[in-house]
Amino acid sequence: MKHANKYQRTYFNVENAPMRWIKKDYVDHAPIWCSVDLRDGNQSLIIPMSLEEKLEFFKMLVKVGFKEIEVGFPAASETEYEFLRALIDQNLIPDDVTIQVLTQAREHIIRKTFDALKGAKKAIVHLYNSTSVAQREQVFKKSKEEIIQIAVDGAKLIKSIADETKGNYQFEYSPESFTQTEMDFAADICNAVIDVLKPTPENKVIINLPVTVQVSMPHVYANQIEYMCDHLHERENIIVSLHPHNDRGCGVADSEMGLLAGADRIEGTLFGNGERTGNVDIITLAMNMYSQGVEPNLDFTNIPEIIEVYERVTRMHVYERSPYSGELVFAAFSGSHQDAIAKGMKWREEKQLDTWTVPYLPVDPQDVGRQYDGGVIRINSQSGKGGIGYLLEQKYGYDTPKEMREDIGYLMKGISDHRHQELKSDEILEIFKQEYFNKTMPIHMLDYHFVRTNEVMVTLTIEMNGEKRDIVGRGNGRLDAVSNAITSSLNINYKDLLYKEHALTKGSTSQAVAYVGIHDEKGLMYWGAGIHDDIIAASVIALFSAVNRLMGGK
Ligand SMILES: CC(=O)SCCNC(=O)CCNC(=O)[C@H](O)C(C)(C)COP(=O)(O)OP(=O)(O)OC[C@H]1O[C@@H](n2cnc3c(N)ncnc32)[C@H](O)[C@@H]1OP(=O)(O)O
Ligand SMILES: CC(C)C(=O)C(=O)O
Repeated sequence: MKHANKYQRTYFNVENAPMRWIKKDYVDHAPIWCSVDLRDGNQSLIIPMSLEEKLEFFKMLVKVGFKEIEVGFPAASETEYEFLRALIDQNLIPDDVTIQVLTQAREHIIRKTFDALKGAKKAIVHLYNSTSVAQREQVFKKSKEEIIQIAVDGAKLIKSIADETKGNYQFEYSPESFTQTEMDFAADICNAVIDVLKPTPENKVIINLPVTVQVSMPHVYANQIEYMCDHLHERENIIVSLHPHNDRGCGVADSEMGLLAGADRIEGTLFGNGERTGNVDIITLAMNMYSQGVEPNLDFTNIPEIIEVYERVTRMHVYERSPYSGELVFAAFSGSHQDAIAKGMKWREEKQLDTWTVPYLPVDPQDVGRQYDGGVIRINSQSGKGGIGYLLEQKYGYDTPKEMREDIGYLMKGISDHRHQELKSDEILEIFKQEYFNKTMPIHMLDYHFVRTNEVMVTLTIEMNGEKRDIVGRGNGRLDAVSNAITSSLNINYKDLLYKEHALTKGSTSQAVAYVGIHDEKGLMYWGAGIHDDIIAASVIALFSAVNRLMGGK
């Protein structure tokens, strides 16, 4: 990277900034949220949304709980204009929702905007002009005074049309490219606009301070917001709003620090759609608050449903690792993560905790409409026994012995490694059953009969190498008697029989499952499993499965 010196440091930090915000740990209350999906989000799409698509998106935003929605730039196109008319004429705006429209500080555009707003019960009219050094010099080729004049003229015009038409309007002003503007000039231009718009406690003016292009670090933005909060006229009648973009990937950090520094409102979009790298992702912001115990006043309990609408109407894709919403953000493939999650979930269940403390999962996936089954613990060659055991237990009810989980773990990850594929949960169940259950080769156990005196005696009918025969054994218990019959009559050597059984609670049955583990002479462990209505039958089948596996059979 030879050319770093061609980039000037274009941030405008505040000298001797008081930085009061730095002592705060978290955002302790929800800001006023304004969705700009239908304007900033829409203006950056390859194919902007159609009228019907915007209507569907609007309804979704209302359902999520937005009370302020920037619905478009009515002077931009017929679709934008007609969409606003449809909202008003078809009475589609709930009483507790305020629509917002954007306009440049140009007379014909302002007039067209008010034209489009006729009949609206209330609306926020959002006026902007660019204030940065680069835009003043290169785009507008105007002095600071002339740039202030554009804003003041625009403010005067929106105020006079609003007064004339007696509409229920609130005003918003954005010094576009605010963060690339000298702070004293940004305050001057905003104050000139405030002096024209004359905010009142009943009708506050929104001063929106955008990170139009992100060029500095979040603490610089926080200092800038703090400066503006300290220098704006009539601060008590001003709503300080943030509108961060994400060029440096710091949209969320900018927003959070800006809120700590005194802002009241956030403009952003779902999934961070918007110009270039996007606007700040409101889902992340809201869920960050939620995950620290703060009610965000937006409802993201069904993110998959929101994704479905969003991807369809915008033709965009939600990135797999997008915070809280991406398909993989609650998925753990790696063994140690899975193990910790499985233990954390168990801990929570056992202790009946109301609070969320599960390692590796910053929030409960169910809170955003994700299921544990199949979504959290996913199996590939990086997985471990903890996760695989948890999945078999949680999804299918097989509470395998701790010692057996290692065997199952290595089996599954080996298969995944060779196939070079993730194993889906139904495949895992299939492999588990095929590998451990009902092994009948080389010894096929056909029948058994117990007699109990002071000890247990068993007679087993088996088929081996095409030959049927009876074998007999004695022991303290029934499984012990069967095991003795196998070792003494068939001359098969193994030791240290491990055993576990439980009722199968998942699925259709009231069956029992048994797991039996045996060690061969070299100390290698072989596991078998059996399912049956009768627990004794399940354990006998499990033992024969283990023995058959030890003998290399099927
Ligand atoms: C950061 C943001 O996202 S801001 C929002 C941006 N969104 C959009 O631009 C989407 C909608 N825009 C449009 O459809 C069109 O740009 C329109 C209809 C608004 C205007 O179109 P046009 O007049 O054809 O062209 P254009 O936008 O290029 O206008 C450029 C002129 O407006 C001036 N201008 C641009 N922004 C502003 C502003 N906010 N206030 C006043 N004048 C402005 C420019 O200096 C330029 O002036 P010049 O003609 O003297 O050189
Ligand atoms: C109009 C303004 C707020 C804007 O979209 C931006 O600066 O990004």
